[in-house]
Amino acid sequence: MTAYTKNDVLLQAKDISLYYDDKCILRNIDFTVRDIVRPGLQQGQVVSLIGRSGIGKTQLFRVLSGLQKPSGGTITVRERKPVESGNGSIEVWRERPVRAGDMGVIFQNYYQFGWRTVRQSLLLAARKNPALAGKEEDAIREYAGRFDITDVLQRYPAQLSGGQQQRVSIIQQLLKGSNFLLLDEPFSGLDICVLDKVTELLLQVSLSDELKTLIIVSHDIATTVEISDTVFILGKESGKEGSTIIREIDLIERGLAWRHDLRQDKVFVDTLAEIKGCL
Ligand SMILES: Nc1ncnc2c1ncn2[C@@H]1O[C@H](COP(=O)(O)OP(=O)(O)OP(=O)(O)O)[C@@H](O)[C@H]1O
Repeated sequence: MTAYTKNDVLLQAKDISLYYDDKCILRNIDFTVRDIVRPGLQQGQVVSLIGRSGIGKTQLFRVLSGLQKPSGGTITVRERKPVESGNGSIEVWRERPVRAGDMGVIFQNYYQFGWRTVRQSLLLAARKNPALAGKEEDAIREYAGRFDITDVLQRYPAQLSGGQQQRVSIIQQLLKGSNFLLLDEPFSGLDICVLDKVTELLLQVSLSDELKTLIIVSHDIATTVEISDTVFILGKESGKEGSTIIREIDLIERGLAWRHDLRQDKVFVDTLAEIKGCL
């Protein structure tokens, strides 16, 4: 197995609860996402939230994205911040509560402004990122080339396929500079060729040495597990109201992370059966 260490906390959810009136939906949700250091590479994590229908995945997704205020608990992020020192600018780590806008949310129906071309939408996103000032066009060209959408930059969203729209949405969030990407059902409705392209893209993003964290909610357990390094299973504990994380599976320890050839691997197949058994 590849040598690695899990280092600093990038995101921490502590004791999250969510009630609607007196109905408990989420209870005591705790999890931590760290940066991972491997030989020659520092990267964020790819974690998946899996659970049966109605268990609360969307609600947890909404809480993480800042769309829904939790009834209790905290979510903190750690980020690298440049500060001026006597010898110029250095980077320090800073921990703070999550803010609206920290998370780049990529919804299932990849909503784009219909009256803007892809290029115009991407330019708007790039202009929100101070790190790209003056280099917006270069960054768009680079991402478009890397993710195979150069041909559609002058098109309008209605003229794109589902897979192209999805890649545009992901690039939009990357251009904005989001370090945390929350993806809701990123694999649904894609044919097998596009599905491969999208999983490859997400793998590339996670391995990009920019500490991007991906949090994926999906019903497609096999594809999600294929690109994740950690699975959190949301479920109910007997006699208790509300859903919580009933199981965390470390796919790195099982030798299942950062690989392309998993489908036939017995450990992968057994892990899928284990996850299904928990639902
Ligand atoms: N506004 C609301 N008021 C009260 N209960 C709600 C509200 N929104 C969702 N719920 C309840 O919260 C629970 C979790 O719903 P959620 O949509 O998060 O499930 P899910 O795991 O995403 O399901 P699916 O996989 O089917 O999309 C459900 O029991 C649902 O009925």
